[in-house]
Amino acid sequence: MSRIFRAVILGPPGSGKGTISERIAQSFGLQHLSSGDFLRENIAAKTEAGVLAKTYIEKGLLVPDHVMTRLVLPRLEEITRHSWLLDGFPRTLAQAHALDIACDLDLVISLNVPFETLKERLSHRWIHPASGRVYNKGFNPPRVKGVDDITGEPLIQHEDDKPMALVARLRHYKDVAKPVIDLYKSKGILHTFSDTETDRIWPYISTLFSTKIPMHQADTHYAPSH
Ligand SMILES: Nc1nc2c(ncn2[C@@H]2O[C@H](COP(=O)(O)OP(=O)(O)O)[C@@H](O)[C@H]2O)c(=O)[nH]1
Ligand SMILES: Nc1ccn([C@@H]2O[C@H](COP(=O)(O)OP(=O)(O)O)[C@@H](O)[C@H]2O)c(=O)n1
Repeated sequence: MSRIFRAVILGPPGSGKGTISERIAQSFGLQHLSSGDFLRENIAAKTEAGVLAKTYIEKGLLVPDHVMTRLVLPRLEEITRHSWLLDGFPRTLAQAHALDIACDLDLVISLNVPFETLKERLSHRWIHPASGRVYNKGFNPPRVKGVDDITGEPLIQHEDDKPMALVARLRHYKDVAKPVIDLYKSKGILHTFSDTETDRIWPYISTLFSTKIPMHQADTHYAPSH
């Protein structure tokens, strides 16, 4: 069996982590693990962590480290045979230290997207809650306005993508992320990508992963349809 490859994707809300993670997962056969999805599953199931987390997310705040760590680390430990890409965790230095104790990362990618672009994108982000499929008015609109392409079910907007929560969320992100980025830089595993468009960042990320993951592990290559 080939060695497990472990990667993390960092970037502010709306920077395209979910979009790029899906492309990486499809192209290179990594499992996409989203801490935001773990949170939403827990909120929907009304677990203790979910009920607590909801009160923070609604205010545009980060969920406390001990709650996030307890939610995410056991999920990682379950995956012993599959390479993965973690999206949305770690957000804070304390989460990064906890992850460091749990496993060795091979690669960290960081997305650097201007503030105005983030605001614009998030206010137009619509989600199919059951699958996590993400749409955007201009970038990847659903075929029929307001409904999921596959199931025909209605799309919703995250509470935390609505304007009030949005600005607080983006402001807070920067302060908390800096030490996390610095940590991975000092370990020599950080690669940063800056642009306003996912389609312009993607070729560089694809090339980077191609050099790190042996070809026989990679699946078919993702080709954007637009
Ligand atoms: N206009 C535009 N929208 C994008 C681009 N990349 C991603 N998006 C959209 O921006 C929103 C945020 O992207 P997402 O991948 O959810 O970001 P995350 O919060 O970092 O996981 C979604 O609605 C995406 O469809 C892009 O290059 N241009
Ligand atoms: N490590 C994490 C991940 C998510 N969260 C919370 O969960 C929300 C949704 O996370 P997400 O990763 O799906 O979305 P974005 O913030 O990337 O758009 C965040 O805005 C935070 O409030 C957190 O507090 N700590």
